[in-house]
Amino acid sequence: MSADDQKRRAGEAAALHVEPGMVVGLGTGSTAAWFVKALAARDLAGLRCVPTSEATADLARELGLTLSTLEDTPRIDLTVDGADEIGPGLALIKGGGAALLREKLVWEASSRCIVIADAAKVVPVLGAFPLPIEVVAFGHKTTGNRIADVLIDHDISQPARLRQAERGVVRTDGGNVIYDARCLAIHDPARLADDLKLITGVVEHGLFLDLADEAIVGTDDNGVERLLP
Ligand SMILES: O=C(CO)[C@H](O)[C@H](O)COP(=O)(O)O
Repeated sequence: MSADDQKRRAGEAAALHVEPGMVVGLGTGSTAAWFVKALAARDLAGLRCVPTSEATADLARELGLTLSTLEDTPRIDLTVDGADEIGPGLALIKGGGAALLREKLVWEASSRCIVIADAAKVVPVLGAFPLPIEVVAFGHKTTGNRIADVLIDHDISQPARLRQAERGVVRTDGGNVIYDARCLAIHDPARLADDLKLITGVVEHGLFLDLADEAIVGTDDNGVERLLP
């Protein structure tokens, strides 16, 4: 079974947790897109959805879902979103799709969060996937140097790299840039999260700790596995 099939199954299983009248946070990425499609197909009455990116907003709108914002619906019943890595205790790395800031704002406003993924995302230690760090564009190289100092303090020798795409430096929906830190293994995610947040110019990082209530992971045998923290 392909990773995309596993993502689809996870997204479809998560959509069954949504009830009519709920306010639902919509994640970003290919797995979250499967959830959005499955949710739209359920055609639930009174549903309002808060998207975590312009890309997800476009998809949800196309599929006829009713959109809202954190300003209009500050209490979200359930958020469903993908992840780049799922570690012990459902500690996550997110932000591969550059939406980490809006994602974290929506997750933190949610009563319940379900992370959905293909099986390869479940890892024994976080860090093989480069950790995204969102940085204010103004003076970002200086901020990048400060990030490198913090990484060294965490035994991570490679400086974080400014994310580039074919068309140049990647900008987030909020106009910021992303530095990706090749950590290889993050031994103390909570301390790293705290240290990164202390750097002026760092807007957010992709460590999502103590936020996921449940993971739904697509498995090879056509099913899904439920993981708890
Ligand atoms: O954090 C994210 C976007 O910022 C995504 O959820 C993460 O990158 C996983 O993406 P995909 O479902 O495409 O594998």
